[in-house]
Amino acid sequence: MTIQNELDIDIRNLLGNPWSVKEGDLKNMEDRIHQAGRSLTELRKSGKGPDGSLVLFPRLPYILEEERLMSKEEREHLSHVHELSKASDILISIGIGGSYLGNQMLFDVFCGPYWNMMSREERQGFPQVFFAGQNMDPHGLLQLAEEVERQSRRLGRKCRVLLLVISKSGTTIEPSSALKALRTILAPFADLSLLAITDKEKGTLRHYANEHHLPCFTVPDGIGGRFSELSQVGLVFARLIGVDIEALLSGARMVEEACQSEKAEENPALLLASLKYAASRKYGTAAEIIMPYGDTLRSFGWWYAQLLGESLGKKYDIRGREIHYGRIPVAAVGTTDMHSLTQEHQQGAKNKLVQFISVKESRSTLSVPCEEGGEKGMVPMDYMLESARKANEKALACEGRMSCSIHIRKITPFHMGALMYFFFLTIAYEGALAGINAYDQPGVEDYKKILHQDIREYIVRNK
Ligand SMILES: O=P(O)(O)OC[C@H]1O[C@](O)(CO)[C@@H](O)[C@@H]1O
Repeated sequence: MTIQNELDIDIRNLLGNPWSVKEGDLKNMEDRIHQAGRSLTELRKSGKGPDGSLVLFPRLPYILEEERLMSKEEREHLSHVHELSKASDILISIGIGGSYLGNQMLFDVFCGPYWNMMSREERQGFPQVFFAGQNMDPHGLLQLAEEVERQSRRLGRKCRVLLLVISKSGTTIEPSSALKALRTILAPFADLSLLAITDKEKGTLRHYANEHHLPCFTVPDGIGGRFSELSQVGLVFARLIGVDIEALLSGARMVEEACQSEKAEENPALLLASLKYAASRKYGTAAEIIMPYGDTLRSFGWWYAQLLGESLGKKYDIRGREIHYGRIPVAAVGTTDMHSLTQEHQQGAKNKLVQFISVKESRSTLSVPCEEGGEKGMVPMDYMLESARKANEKALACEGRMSCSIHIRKITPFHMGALMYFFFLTIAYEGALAGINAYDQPGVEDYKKILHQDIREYIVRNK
């Protein structure tokens, strides 16, 4: 199947083989599939999820026209927010989970690993970019502070650092600790300015922002962290690093418009979700390996792992019955992990499917001399990258292992918006098929309670 030849979905190794989901399985699921399709149609109309709470991710492709997702003032602010980053030497994006993973992905895809080593002119006036708050580990913060200090010495003045703090709840302990720590340890050699993205009224970050009159964007109601990359969370960051947000959103729009039918054969997202659901329910698929090919897309796997893990990993269905649904998300990257994980995918427990992602158009002309079976010649490395992916796919099929492939035509903001949004939809449809609430994450509250209690006890003990 294809969505306008920009995003192709190849399901040949997921459907219609003796070792994969069968046409008959889809036939038997027809009512369920239709119902899942209908529930998304309803959700699109009502903006309400299975438990009645707001779920507005299908409006994200239209966010720049949707007052309830982004106010006029915010739109105006967004249109010139890049001036803040251009006036800074360093941008530090502070957040975790959905307030981090998508931005790391955009940075890796569009800036790349050598961004911070480039000159300011080469970065077209945009600042160096670092991430913090995605771990509690203090060593990373101290190393970051050392780097900021080095930059100040090089510049012969205090570094201008923009701290972008993102937290939907405004209470998450990792980013709030990172913010407090960085404000203290950077102060001797940095001029700090702050920009926050958080809930419109709840949470300590919002109160802090109000108290200190900080510029602030809102994470709209009805947009969960893992669905937030096409909201203010990702769009503000994208503008701060010079990524075209209109293109991101128009890719998402293309997918939203192509995936509305309640019939799987007319809706690639519903079809893929149905196949993955059948693979999980009927064929014991307990894990999904997300495996983009090429380093550029490496962190896409981490972003997708949260989307899949938090959305589908649920103890109860929406009627309160214990079902323990979900698949273990495994972020991998080709060809790197063909030399570490593929052995297990190929011959280990038959409990997984591999979700490949590749890019159709060559991105470079770099070729290397090869000699195979006595034949010598120049071979483009892009060709070899795709050839390795196909070899992996074929070898898995020969061993009766399921996989599916998504090919985007190019790596552009348009295609990344399309790809992210396509996965939003497959996850939403699969949640509906499984009869679970794909939009909450009650499980993470358990460890948070234990953690906060322990920290409280530490404070009491050390008073
Ligand atoms: O944006 P926040 O509220 O800081 O949350 C960060 C992440 O933490 C979680 O709540 C899980 O702990 C994720 O769902 C979320 O993406």
